[in-house]
Amino acid sequence: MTRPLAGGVDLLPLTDPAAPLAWLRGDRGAVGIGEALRLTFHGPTRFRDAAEAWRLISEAATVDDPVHMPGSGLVAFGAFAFASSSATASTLIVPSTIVARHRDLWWVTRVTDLSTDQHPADSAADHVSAADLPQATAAGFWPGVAFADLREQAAPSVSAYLAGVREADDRIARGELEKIVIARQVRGSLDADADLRTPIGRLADRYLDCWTYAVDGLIGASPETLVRSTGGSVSARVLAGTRGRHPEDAAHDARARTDLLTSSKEQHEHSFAVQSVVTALAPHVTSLRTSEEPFALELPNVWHLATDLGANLGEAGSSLSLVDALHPTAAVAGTPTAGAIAAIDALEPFDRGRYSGAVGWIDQAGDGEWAIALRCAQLGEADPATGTREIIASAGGGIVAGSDPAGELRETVSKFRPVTEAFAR
Ligand SMILES: C=C(O[C@H]1C=CC=C(C(=O)O)[C@@H]1O)C(=O)O
Repeated sequence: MTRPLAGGVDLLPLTDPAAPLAWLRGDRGAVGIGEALRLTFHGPTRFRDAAEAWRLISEAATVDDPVHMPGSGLVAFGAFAFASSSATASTLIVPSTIVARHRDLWWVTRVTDLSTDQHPADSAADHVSAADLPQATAAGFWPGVAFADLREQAAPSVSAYLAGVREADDRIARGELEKIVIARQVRGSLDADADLRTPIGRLADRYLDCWTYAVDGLIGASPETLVRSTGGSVSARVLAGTRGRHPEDAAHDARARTDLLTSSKEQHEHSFAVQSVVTALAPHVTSLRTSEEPFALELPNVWHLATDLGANLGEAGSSLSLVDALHPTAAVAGTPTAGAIAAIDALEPFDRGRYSGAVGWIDQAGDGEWAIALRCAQLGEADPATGTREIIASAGGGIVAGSDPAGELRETVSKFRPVTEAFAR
């Protein structure tokens, strides 16, 4: 049951400090409170299985939704693993309560199992007020996380990364592949009782052109829209090609931007990513159009080469079936796709988990917004004795002919910044 919420409310203080569910961007977003349903998926059919499970759930649900906005009514938040072989579960979570905002419009959705639960007491009301919402709580304990191995060249994770980049360079020089995205991880630990809304709030306040998300312990702020599908209109933002920002030195920063826009290596790297999205999306849409030239997207930590795509949905597919068609793009895997996935498997000494997978939400109509899970960290299970949780952040970059391992390493440090700064003390 969805009802408009009279008056506004700050979303983040409503969600659980230890298990937050959030999807935020500027004056739009949603938070979840409690879990009504959790579905998990594994393997190569994880997206297709999730799309089908969600279609069946949506068909069977009774939805009372006078708000009629994308994201009102029944909604699931999702986080999907990058690799078909990943041990990490891909998950869809339907919160018990969702509080959402689209500019000046707020609404509340309550999800109940009508076979066992009562109708919500306020179902006859035509709106709810902030007093009817779950209790917002003030920001709590934030001890901070210090991630290890961030830039020490001698650290084992750094030398493994550099060896992977060199091998990727060699494979590209031998003509086996054109582009491979190689990533690395840094680790930290988080004390029990930490209030995760602190780093989420910092990400949302700082990364205004990004999707700030928290789903099942995956927390980040991604600038890359894998696909957005609402009311028959489809869009995506493809990113590949990066330069670190130098906000303390305007001339240096402007040079970095120009250098990015005029580098044939970066343009080449970018074109693989755009091509992969166009090829995967084309069979499912009509009137596919792209911004004419890549533009420089300015984020607090980096410049990216960016291309925006728009199209009309050409079939009765959901946003999750489009994710199934698109993942993995060459922004996170490489070109050609199958060879790049095999190379990542061979050259990265870890399971990526949900990093560079898909994170977002889907509603009853199948509309949804899905970002590539970048600039993120994944929390592990709490240690039963201490309550401490391991946290792993990941970042990578596209390797093409002419990539320099030291430069790629510097780029990962810039890409870690959103997470390392948001999780700092
Ligand atoms: C793989 C990542 O970024 C991708 C998105 C934008 C730019 C990228 C690049 O320049 O390499 C990557 O393709 C990451 O942030 O971990």
